Amino acid sequence: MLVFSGFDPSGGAGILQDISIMKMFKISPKAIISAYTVQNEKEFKSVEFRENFEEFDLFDKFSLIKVGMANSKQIKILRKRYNEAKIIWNPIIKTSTGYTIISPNDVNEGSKYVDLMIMNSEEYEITDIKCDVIITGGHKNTEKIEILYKNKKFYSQRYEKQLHGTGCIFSSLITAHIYMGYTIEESINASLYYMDKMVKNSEFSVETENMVYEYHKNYILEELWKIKSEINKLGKYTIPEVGQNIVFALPEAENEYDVGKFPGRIHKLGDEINFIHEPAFFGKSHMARAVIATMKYFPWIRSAMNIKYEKKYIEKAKEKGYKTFYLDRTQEPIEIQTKEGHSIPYGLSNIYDIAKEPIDFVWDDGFYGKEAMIGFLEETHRRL
Ligand SMILES: Cc1ncc(CO)c(N)n1
Repeated sequence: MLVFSGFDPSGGAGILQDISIMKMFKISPKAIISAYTVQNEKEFKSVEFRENFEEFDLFDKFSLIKVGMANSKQIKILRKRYNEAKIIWNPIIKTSTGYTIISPNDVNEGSKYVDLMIMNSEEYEITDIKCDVIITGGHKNTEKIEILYKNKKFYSQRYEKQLHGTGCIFSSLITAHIYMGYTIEESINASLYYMDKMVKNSEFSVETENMVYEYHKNYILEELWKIKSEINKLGKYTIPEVGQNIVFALPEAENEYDVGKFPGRIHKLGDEINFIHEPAFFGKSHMARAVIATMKYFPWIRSAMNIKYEKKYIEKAKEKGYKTFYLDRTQEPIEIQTKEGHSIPYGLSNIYDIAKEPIDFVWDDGFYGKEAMIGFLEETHRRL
């Protein structure tokens, strides 16, 4: 795939956003800048279209090209150079800040050389386009946004905000889905779903990172589901009396609700293993707090689990070359001991202050009715 679009230095629109969308779907596009702009979310100062593309020597052919801010002259050049490619064009007549980029006539001219266009309804109405087109926007002030493709209507939630970059992102989503083999109708439905997720939580410009966050969350839950089946295979032997947890934090996690876990912990029930709840981000967890405390020192160490205390496990861990550390809980100040949930972050912080490097394996002997415990801290999970 080739992304052929304008450079917006503020990053809210144009090629920077197009590429982030493609990466979300594990597509690695080639990219050629069609125009340089000087703009931010509030104002648009200038645009300079490129005319010579030495990059054409680098890439033989493309099956699909996504075009953003471009004029008909460039489209013509692109068509001539990549005649077998499917070209999807999201032309910009005026920016959201009111700056004129190209004329409606230029859009008409360029449309002769593309396979599919994506346009908002106001711009579509002042043009005369013959090729397939997805029209977004629909009538103003309706509760839902209407999207039209070949007499088929699609709807999406309207949010009362003026966001920079919505056109680029929607057309990149459509292109990504077509690239992955979906029909145009399926691509519209999928793109509206992702748009809604991103727009809902955005201010000023579309925050594509909101979707990255979604992906992280799904990834973490999937990993925990995989671990669930591993724990089932492993049996009850490593599960402590008070229960076990295995947690995996989001990058930049700040509190235990940013940490994926097994709410209610994992328990022994006779010979069975009882998962109180499927992996989720709610609920409190000592292991989640252990990870949060660790991430303050080593932000890439995002996973932890506790296992039953057995001397042989400690021996084995040392044998295998894990970095181990004994946590002497008798040294805890009384206010830490008596305050629920404080001893783990306290103990770990102390360890990191001393060790000055990550540790894999921490254990304590238990005291005052607390079960002895072993904790693992990992970049990702490691097999027992
Ligand atoms: C580079 C670029 N492409 C597209 C748009 C339309 O939002 C913009 N403002 N800037």
